[in-house]
Amino acid sequence: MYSICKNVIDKKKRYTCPVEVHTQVTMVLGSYLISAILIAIATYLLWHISVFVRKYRKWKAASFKQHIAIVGPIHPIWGSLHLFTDLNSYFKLLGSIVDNERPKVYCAWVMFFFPNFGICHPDSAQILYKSSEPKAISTAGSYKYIKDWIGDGLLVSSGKKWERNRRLLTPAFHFEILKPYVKVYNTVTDIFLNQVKPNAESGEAVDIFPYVTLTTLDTILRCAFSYEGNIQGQGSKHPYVHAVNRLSSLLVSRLLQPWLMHDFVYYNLSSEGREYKKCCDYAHEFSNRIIQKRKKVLIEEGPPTKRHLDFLDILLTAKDKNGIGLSDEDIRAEVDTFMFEGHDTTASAISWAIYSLGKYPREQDIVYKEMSNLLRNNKEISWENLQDMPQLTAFVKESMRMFTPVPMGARQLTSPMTIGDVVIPAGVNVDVNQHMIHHHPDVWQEHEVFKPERFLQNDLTERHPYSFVPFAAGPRNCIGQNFAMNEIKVVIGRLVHRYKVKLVEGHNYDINPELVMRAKHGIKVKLESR
Ligand code: HEM
Repeated sequence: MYSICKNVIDKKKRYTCPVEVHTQVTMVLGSYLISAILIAIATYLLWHISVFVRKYRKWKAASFKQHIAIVGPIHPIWGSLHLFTDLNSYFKLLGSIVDNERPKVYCAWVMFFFPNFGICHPDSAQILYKSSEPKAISTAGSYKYIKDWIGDGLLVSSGKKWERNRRLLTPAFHFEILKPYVKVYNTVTDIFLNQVKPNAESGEAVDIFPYVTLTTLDTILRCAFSYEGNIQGQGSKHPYVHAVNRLSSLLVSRLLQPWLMHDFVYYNLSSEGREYKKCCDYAHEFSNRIIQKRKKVLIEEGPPTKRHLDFLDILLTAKDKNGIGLSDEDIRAEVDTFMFEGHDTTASAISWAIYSLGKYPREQDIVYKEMSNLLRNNKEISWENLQDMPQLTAFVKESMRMFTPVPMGARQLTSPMTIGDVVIPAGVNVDVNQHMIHHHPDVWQEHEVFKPERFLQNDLTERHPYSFVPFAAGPRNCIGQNFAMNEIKVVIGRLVHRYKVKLVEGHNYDINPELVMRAKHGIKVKLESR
């Protein structure tokens, strides 16, 4: 600094005014600063380009030389991005490749800078699901983006932390804990059925997804926190409902806008990013407030005697073999994970099951007959009833096969993985395409035909154990799957018992993968009282 100033002053004539000297120094310093910034940007870009080139070479060697199905033709710069405009068209394109080439592994270059592989057959799914490869959180995609909301909870954590927390959380899904929740599902379903009653009376079509989303959010808030705010009545006027709904939509929106990939751009230069941050802060504050309040009650009064144990009770009291429990931050991350994983996925499964009731009236009649025999004059579904409804269970499973609620997951390989005669290099993302596994023509005959009987007892023995994976499989499978199936069965069973579901003209979608992503754009049905 001293030498810069001295140089400037030396170069000046003796009588230079001090203000002028100051201006000159500032200019020289400014130009140094600009050069430093430009060098930093150039280094950053070069580093990214070199990472990209390395990945691209690996991907190219692994894919082209091994003759696997390629989502192509591949452009040298855009990869396969130019072939589809959104997730719907991506799924459509992939569907036609799987139908024609019947691959077990495919590869695509979905996003700029992110070449990846995908798995679409139970044989290859089995290898990846059984491995302990971590979720793909270091690159673009939903896991990375969602971390700011749900923290390092079960869904995204890995290694020792995931192992320990999974062990501590497993008792929260024991059937003794799940049993009293059936009462909660019935209470929440009562409210849902009353919410749609005016439409049933007037004959007006109802867009089912927003109602169902509130129903599943209400359920998870009651089961996780014993929180009984007027969720379904208030809808988005409830600030937490508003925050969670916005977070879910903003996440999907970011996935479809690769230029918002970088956190700096997203949080500083985009209004969506700023809104995401605001909603995250609110959701965290909401969870923290409830956690701190409950902690105090548990210390002062001990475990609850007048109500069922909820997830929060279990999280707060869980201890590992050294007597160490979860930290406050861990508890918040797990609670937020349940909020996210536990409501949107279930809402999608229920909405598509309702659509399926309308679309397949013959199958709806079979389910209705089973429910009338089972319930007779009872309004509510009991824990015992849940084990005694094969037709409804098969119907729900077939609906989840057809319209897979979580269509894809992704892992990032830490070491090369051999799948059949294909070797996938380390460092690459691998999608597990649950939707394509459910529509692979070598696995599911007439995969586009809705046949719940596929899931009835005598058909099960011949099926590959990894062919039906709506809840994933292996050590990272869905911890909440029994919770979800019970909730879905109560809502669908009671809905069909009370109303006949009919499709609305113009909402009879063709059966194709596009449907999977359509849930949020409206699933309209008509309800007729029985
Ligand atoms: C129909 C409803 C549901 C579906 C289709 C579903 C599906 C899935 C899938 C596919 C995964 C694996 C994700 C991946 O590989 O990245 C998963 C994981 C998970 N799910 Fe679910 N889920 C549902 C409901 C629930 C519910 C109700 C809860 C909680 C109350 C829940 C909690 C979780 C958690 C915590 C994980 C991470 C597990 C781990 O990695 O150890 N899910 N779910």
